[in-house]
Amino acid sequence: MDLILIVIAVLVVLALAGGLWLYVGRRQGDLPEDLSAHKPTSIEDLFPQEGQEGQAAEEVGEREEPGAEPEARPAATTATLESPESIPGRMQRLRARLAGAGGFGKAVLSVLSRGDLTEADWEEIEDTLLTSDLGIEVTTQLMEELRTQAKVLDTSDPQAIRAVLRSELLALVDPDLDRSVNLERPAAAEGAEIAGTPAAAILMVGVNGTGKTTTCGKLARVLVAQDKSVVMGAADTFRAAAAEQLSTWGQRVGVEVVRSEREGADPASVAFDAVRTAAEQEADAVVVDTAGRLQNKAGLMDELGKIKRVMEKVAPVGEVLLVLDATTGQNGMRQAQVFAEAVGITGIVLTKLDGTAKGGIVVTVQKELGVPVKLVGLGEGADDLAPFDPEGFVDALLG
Ligand SMILES: Nc1nc2c(ncn2[C@@H]2O[C@H](COP(=O)(O)OP(=O)(O)OP(=O)(O)O)[C@@H](O)[C@H]2O)c(=O)[nH]1
Repeated sequence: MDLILIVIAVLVVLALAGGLWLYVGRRQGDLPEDLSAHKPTSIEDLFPQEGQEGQAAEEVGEREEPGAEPEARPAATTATLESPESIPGRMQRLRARLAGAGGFGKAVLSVLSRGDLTEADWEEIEDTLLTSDLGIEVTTQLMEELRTQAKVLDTSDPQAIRAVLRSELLALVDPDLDRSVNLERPAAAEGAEIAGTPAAAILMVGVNGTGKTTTCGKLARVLVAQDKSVVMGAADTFRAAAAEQLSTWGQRVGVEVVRSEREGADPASVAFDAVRTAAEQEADAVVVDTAGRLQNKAGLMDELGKIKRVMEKVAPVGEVLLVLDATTGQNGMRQAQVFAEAVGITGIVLTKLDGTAKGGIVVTVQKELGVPVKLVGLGEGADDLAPFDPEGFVDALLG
C-alpha cells in the first residue's frame, strides 16, 4: 500500500514539474520576438524591402490620429520602418529641385550674355543681386568684379562670362569651410554620473516654424541610413504637439524619442534625460529638438543656455545647429543673430530653399554669423535634407 502511495506521489511531482517546464519554455520562446520588435538587430531589419513604404506611411498616418499612444518608445514597436532614399539619389534629385527653383545666378547670367552691356543692363544686374538677399556690401563687391572682368573679357562670350560668375559666386559661398556635422563621440564630463559612453550631441535651435522638428527627424533618418544608432530628445516642451511630431518621426525612422508627458516641463531636464539615455544605450548620436517661441531675448538666452549647460554635465555638445527658414530673408537674419548670441552655434541648416529663388541668403547668413551652412532642406519629404555642397549649389543657381 505504502509503495502504491509513493508511486502516486512521484507521478504527481513529475506531472507538476513537466507543466512548469512547458510554461517556462513558452515564455522564453516569446522573448526574442519581443526584443526584435523593440530593437532592430541588423541593417536589413531597418530597411524593409521595396514595396513596403506605402504600408509604413499608412501606419504612421494612423499614429497621428488624435488620442494616439503618447508615450515615447522605440519606434519599431508599432510602425514598419520606411526605407530612406540612397544618398546619391537624394543629391541628384535635390540639385534638380534647386535648379528648378531658379536662382539669381540664372537671371544675372542672362543679362551678362547679351553682349555689350548698357548702363541699364548693369542696373538690372545690380537690382537682381540686391533682391536676392545678398545684401548691399556683397552686391557692391560682386558688381565691381563683374564690371572689371566684363572689360577684360569679351562679354559676348557666354561661356567666359559664366566661368567668371561661377568663380565669383563660389568664392562668396566659400568652399573651404568645414561643413561636416560633428559626429565625434566626446569624452564624458568630469564627475558625470552616467552609465555608458556619451553620444555625439546635436542641439537644434531656431525660431518656431523654421523646420527644427522636421530637420531633427530628417537628420536622424540620414544617420540611421548610415548605420548609426540615434536617440532623439523632445526638449520643445512648449506644446505637446511638438513632442508628438518628433515621436512620429522616431517611429518612422526607428529611433527612440525621450520626452516628457507633461506640457511645459523643464526642457533642460528632458535634454539631460536624452543625453543620459543615449549614453546608457551606447548610441552614436543624440539629436535634441528645442522650442523657439520665447517672448524676449533674455528668456531665450536663459533657456537655451540652461539646456546646453545641463547637457554638458554629461559631455560637451559638439554641434549646435541653427535652423533658418530661407524664405524669411533679412527678417530671419535678425532672429538668427539673437540665437547666435544666446547659444554659440556651430552650423546652419537652411530650410525651405525649395520655396525661394533667393539663393543669396546662403552668402549673407554665413557672413553675418561666421559659421557655415552645413545642411539644406529642400522640401517637406523625409529625404529632402542634404549636405550643403557649394559647387553643386552654385551650378544649380547658374542652371
Ligand atoms: N518646403 C519646405 N517645407 C519645410 C522644410 N522643412 C520644414 N518644412 C515645413 O515647415 C513646417 C514647420 O516645420 P517644423 O519642423 O514643425 O518647425 P519647428 O521649427 O519645429 O516649429 P515649432 O515646433 O513650432 O517650433 C512644416 O510644415 C514642415 O513640413 C523644407 O525644407 N521645405
